[in-house]
This record gives sequence, C-alpha cells and structure tokens, in this order.
Amino acid sequence: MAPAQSKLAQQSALTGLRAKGGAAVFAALVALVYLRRKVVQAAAEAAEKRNRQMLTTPQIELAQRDLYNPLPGGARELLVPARGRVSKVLIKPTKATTFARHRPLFRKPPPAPRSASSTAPPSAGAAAQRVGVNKEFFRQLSAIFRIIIPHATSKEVWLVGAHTAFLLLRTYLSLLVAQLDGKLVGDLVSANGKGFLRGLCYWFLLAIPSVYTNAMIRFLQSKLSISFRTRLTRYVHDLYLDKNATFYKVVNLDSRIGASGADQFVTTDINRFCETLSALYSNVSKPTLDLILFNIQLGRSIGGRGSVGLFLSYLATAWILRKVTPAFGKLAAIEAKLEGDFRAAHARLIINSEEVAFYDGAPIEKDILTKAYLRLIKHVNSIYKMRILYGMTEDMVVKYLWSAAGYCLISIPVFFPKARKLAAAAAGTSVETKDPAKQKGGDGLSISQRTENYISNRRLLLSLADAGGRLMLSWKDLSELAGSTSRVYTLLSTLHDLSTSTYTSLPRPADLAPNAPFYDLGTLNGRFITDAPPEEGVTLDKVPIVAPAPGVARGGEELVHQLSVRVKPGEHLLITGGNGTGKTAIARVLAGLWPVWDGVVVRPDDTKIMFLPQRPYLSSGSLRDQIIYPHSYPDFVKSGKTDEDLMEILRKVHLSYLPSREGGYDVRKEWKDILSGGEKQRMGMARLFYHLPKYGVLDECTSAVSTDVEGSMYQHAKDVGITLMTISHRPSLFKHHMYLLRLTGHEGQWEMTQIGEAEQSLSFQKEIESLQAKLAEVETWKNRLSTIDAELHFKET
Ligand SMILES: Nc1ncnc2c1ncn2[C@@H]1O[C@H](COP(=O)(O)OP(=O)(O)OP(=O)(O)O)[C@@H](O)[C@H]1O
Repeated sequence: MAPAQSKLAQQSALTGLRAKGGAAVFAALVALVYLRRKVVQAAAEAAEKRNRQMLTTPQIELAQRDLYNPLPGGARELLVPARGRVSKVLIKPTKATTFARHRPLFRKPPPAPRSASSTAPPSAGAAAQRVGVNKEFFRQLSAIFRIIIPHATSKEVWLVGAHTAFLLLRTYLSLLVAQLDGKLVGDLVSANGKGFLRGLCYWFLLAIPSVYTNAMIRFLQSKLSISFRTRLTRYVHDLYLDKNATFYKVVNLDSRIGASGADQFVTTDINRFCETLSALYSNVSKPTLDLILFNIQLGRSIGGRGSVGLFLSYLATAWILRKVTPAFGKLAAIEAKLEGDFRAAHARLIINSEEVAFYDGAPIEKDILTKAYLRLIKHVNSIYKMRILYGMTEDMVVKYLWSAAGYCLISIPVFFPKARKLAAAAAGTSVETKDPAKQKGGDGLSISQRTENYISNRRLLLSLADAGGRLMLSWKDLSELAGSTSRVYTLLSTLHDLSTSTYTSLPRPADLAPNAPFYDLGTLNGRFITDAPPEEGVTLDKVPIVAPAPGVARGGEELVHQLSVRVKPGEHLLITGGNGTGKTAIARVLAGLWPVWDGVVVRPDDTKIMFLPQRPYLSSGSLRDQIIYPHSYPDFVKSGKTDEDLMEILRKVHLSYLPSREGGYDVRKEWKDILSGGEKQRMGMARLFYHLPKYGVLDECTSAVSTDVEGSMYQHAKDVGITLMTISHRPSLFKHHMYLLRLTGHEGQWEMTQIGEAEQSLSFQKEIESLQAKLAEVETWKNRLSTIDAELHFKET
C-alpha cells in the first residue's frame, strides 16, 4: 500500500472510530439522564409514601399517651416516637438472678495497703491513678463483657462474626489489589496493551467488592457499638431506677459517682466505652491480620532473613513507642470526669434558672461555668501537648523508619541475586526468563518483572506500615479504653452495691469519745419493715434520725435521738420544729431513702403510704400524667377511673379550670414552667386524692397555698380516710391533727403531745408575743403623735 493511501485509510479509520466513540458517549449520556430521572422519581415516590404514613405532632402525642403496653412477665412494649411514627420496642427487665450472678464480678478488689495515719476514704483521684492497661483493666473488661455479650448465641456474637468475615475479605482484597497493581505497572513498562486493559477490567471488578466491604465494616462496627450501648444502658437503667431508689442513693449515700450525679456516666461514658471497644476490635484485628498475611507474602520475595529483619524492626518500634506513650487511660478518665462536672454545672443552671434570674446571678454563674470549662480545657490542652512528642515519634518510626527498612529489604534480591535465588528456590519458582533479550539485571529478571515485583512489594510495605501504624495507634485506643472501662465499671459496681444497700465502711476515728455514737454507713443495725398491715400503723421504735455523710471520716450526724412514735389509723400527726432540726429527715427514713442505723421502723407497703415532698415535682407528659403520677396511662385505665373522676379531684384542689385552659388532659407541656408555685403544690394534693393511700406523709407541701384552700384540702383528705403525718410550721394546721411531735433542735431532743394542750399553750404563747410586739411600738406611736401635734400647731400659727 502506497504511503498516501495508507494515510487515507488511517484517517478514515480514525474518523469512523471518532464517530463510533461519539455515538457511544451520546448513548451513555442519554442512558445516564434516563437513569437519573428514574432514580429521582423513585425517591420522590418513596418520600411521598413515607410522608403519607407519617403522623402529625398531635397524633404522635396521642399515640404516645400510653407510654407502654404491659406484657405478661413484667415485660413492656415501650412506645417510642421515631421518624414521624411511633414504634413499639419490647423491653424485658433484667432478671434478679442475672444481677445476683453478676454482683460478685462488680465487687471492688481489696484496697491497696494505705498508711496507718490515713483515715480518709480513697478518692476518685486515687482510683484514677491505677487506671491503665493492666490486670485490673482486663478483670473489669471481662466483667462488663458478661453484660454486653450475655451468651454465645447473642446478636453481638453474630455481629462480631460478620465483622470478622468482612475484615478477612478486605485483607484478601488488599492482597489482590497489591498484586494487580504490580501487574498493571509491569504491563505498562513492557508495553503489553492487552494485558494492561485486562488488568484495568480486573481493577474495576475488584473495586465493587472492595467498596462494599469497606462500607459494611463501618456499618457493622457502628451496629456493634449501638448494640453494646443498648445492652449496657438498659442494664444500668434497671439497676439505677430500681425499687430501692438507687438513683437517690448514688448522690446522697455514696461518694464514688460524685455529687454531679450519674448522668455523665450513663449518657457519655457508656457511649464512649462502646465506641472505643467496637472500633478497637477492627483496629486491632485488621492490622494484625494484615501484618501476618502481608509478611508472609512479602517473605516470598525478600526471604526468611528479610522477614526476621522486619519482625525485629516491629519489636524495636513497639519498644520505642511504649517509652514515649503517656498514660492515656488515666488522662481519659480525668477528662471524662471534668466533662461531667462542666455538664453538671450547666444542668444546675437550667434547673435553677428562675432563682438565678431573680437574684441577677448571671455574672457569678458565668464565672462558675467558665471555671469548670477552663479546668477541662487546661487538662485537654495538656493532653494535646503530650501528644506532640508521641505523634512525632510515631510518625517517624512508622512512616519513615519502617519504609526505609522496607526499601532495604526489597533491595536485597536486586543487589544480592544469591539471596533472591535462594528465596525463589524456597518458594519453588524459577527466576530465569526464557527471553534473553529481556534479561537485564544480575537478578535474572527483566525490567518489567522487576518493576512489577517492586510495585507489589512497595504496596505491601505501605500496607504493612499502615497496619503497623494502626496497631500502634490502637495501643493508645486501648489505654483510652482502660479509662472509660474504669468509669463504666465504677458506675456498675456502685449501682450493684447501692441496690443491695451495701455501703462503703469507714474505720472509727481515733479521737472520737468511746461512748459517742459513730454512724458509719457500713454498720447498720436497724430494721426496716415495709409490709405491715395498714391497721398496725406507722411505727418508729428507738430510731436515731441521722444525716448520712458518705466518705466523711467522722460519720453521719445525729439529728433526732432515739425517736419513738406510733401513728395508728386516724391519729393524724403534726411534726414541727425549727429549720434543720430533722423533720424532713424523719420522712426520708420512713421512705427508706436514709438508712435505719438502729431500732425498728414498721410501715405498710408503697401502695398504702404516700410521700408528698417539700419541692413539688412535675413530670414530663400530659396533664393527666401530672395528676396520676407515678402511674402512667395504662395503670389509669386499669384502675377503672375516668377523666370525670379526675375533674372531681381537680375541683377538690381548686384546679378545675386547668383542663379547659390548657386544652384537655392529653396535652403535653413543660408543666413545671407553666404552673405557679401554689398550683404545683395543689397538683401534689390532687395526686394524693387520686391514689388515696392509707397514710399520707406531707412535707410542707401546702406552704404556698392560701390557708382557706389548704384547710379544705386537709379536711377532704381526712374525709376520704387518709391518716396524715404532716410536717409544717403553720399553726392553722393544728386543728386537723391529733398529735404534735416537736423537735427541739437541742441535742436531738423531741417531745410528743396531744394537740389540744399544745394548741392551747401555743395560742397563749402567741397572744403574749403579739401583746409584747404591740407594746414595743407604743413609743413609736407616741413620737408620731407629738410630731403631728407640732405640725398642726405650726400651721395654725
Ligand atoms: N442529703 C443529705 N446529706 C446530709 N445531710 C443532709 C442531707 N439533707 C439534709 N441534710 C441535713 O440534715 C439536717 C436536717 O435536714 P431536714 O431537711 O430534715 O431539715 P428540716 O427540719 O426539714 O428543715 P426545714 O424546716 O428547713 O425544711 C440539716 O442540717 C441538713 O443540712
């Protein structure tokens, strides 16, 4: 063919190719546009369908009215609003036998020996000293594992299995990618077009399972974390909100969690623990697997001695990093505590916002909050500073030293062909190539083969360095996990102890007089009987009323000495006395919130006795929920009462206007912000009339209610058969009671009288006081009279 003809033919072939290419691109574009329209259409239809199924806000409120559906065996079906619908979640309470089985696992280890002079209990700080990757950490972790993976067939085991399978698959795919990478570059260097295109096709084929695998690993890791968190949170809730008011005791009878409460532990620390733990599994298992497999693969080209060299370099790295790693576990535990303090300071402000606003206390509150924040930030900053050296060392070792070591190792077969031949012989492969033209080096390999080997090995080395880096990083994660493990374990062991009324014991102070009582929480000799028949009344027999002082060496403080009282049905008792003499403390002992150190307390069960506290409490929920608290809607339905009955109760407490004003019984609002102080207290009385207990312990619960309304409510309570035990300073309440218990406030003394006598002596006393007050003003009136006289005289003249 003439050159001109061949050029023409080439040009026409090129034009044909361009035309075909253009048509193909056009067709692809049309297909893409069509596909996009279809996808958008399908998404819009799905969204519309979802919207049609979604409930409006009032519908959601109504659907949640029930809160839960009771199921046999104590289980419940909670109604949880999520994504515009209310879904039902089955909640099975943790069995008492499970708690009993776990309790020994959450006992504190024997305390470390302390100096004889030390009488203070171990502080949270001291506990934080021991936090780290040590034997105690693994003991605590294994105890928590019993909760998060309860048995061999738990959902979490399957999740871990699936996760592991995907991790293995990813490692396998990484190996294939490394080989293919080398092959592609090898084909490129040897100008093997067909091989190159085939390689590219494999490349894309590998991409599909690779991206799916990566996405699934992330998904399963999050799923595992959520699963762990759900198990732990439910377990903690079952312990924390048990019948023994453990949530109260955590703050008032124990010093391990601290006054800020358990919220930071339950909301943040558990979450952090679960996230770190599930991430750690993939952060440890994947690089470990990578290290093993990649080393085997690499060992084929660099030989046994090379592998030994690599292994030694890992050991050296681990040693260096260990030396420069700060105590991340301890630091993480302190950080979590400081975060909790900061959060608690904010929570306090929210709860007391109105009082603070009245006092104009914003500047000082700001200082308190800022101080809490700065304490946290100073600590976090110091961690960041410590991380500089650690990060530099880690980068230097893992990225640079390892890569350099790797380069040296893969150069061995190139520069020392004998080693290569030995390695090849060991692997059973031949290094000779048939095409002498392609033999370029002393190692007997062509440039393309050498490049292919180099690229594959380099990729393996980079993956190895990456795996090593991640493994080193996971040591840091492990230390941080030790920090959150210690927090979660502290929470669990405190809850286990308090739910069984096991308190931390303290030694008797040496300077305490031998006959002085020592009220140590670890030594309780009293009896608390809560299932007496109501006719037997409420009895306290020689019971010291003691304010507990957890963690304080001198022990609790006696407020009332050996109190003996018996209230039989209909014998209404009024408890009075100065501020801080221990009136509410008596109610706390009766309710079982404070321990009985000595003597005997006898009372009927919780359904027959009700306590109305000093500070009115309004729960989150509907208006009906406020009246029936602590019942919820299913209990209300079960009780057979109706909204008409509720209206009758509201009339008795002068709140009958509320349902119409607020929009019915089902409306949900932030009631604590809506109702006035007096209305809140009247709502408390409404609860009393709803539940109709045999005994009502009323602690200053009508102090903000006008005297006439208060009187009518007390009268109604008596009319419906409630025996009252009232704590109050108001003389107007005397007439509703038969007995008066007066706390003198002097060395825990108290006296019991019949109301007639007391009322009389008090009225004489009051009369004398009022006359004395009037006499004191006589001089003032005289002065005023002479001033007026003088002014009148002045005007006349
Ligand atoms: N959780 C607690 N831990 C330790 N001491 C407490 C606790 N709660 C109250 N106290 C202390 O116990 C004492 C009695 O408190 P209580 O609430 O019984 O007083 P009160 O007689 O009801 O006073 P008031 O008339 O002011 O309500 C007070 O000195 C108080 O500071």
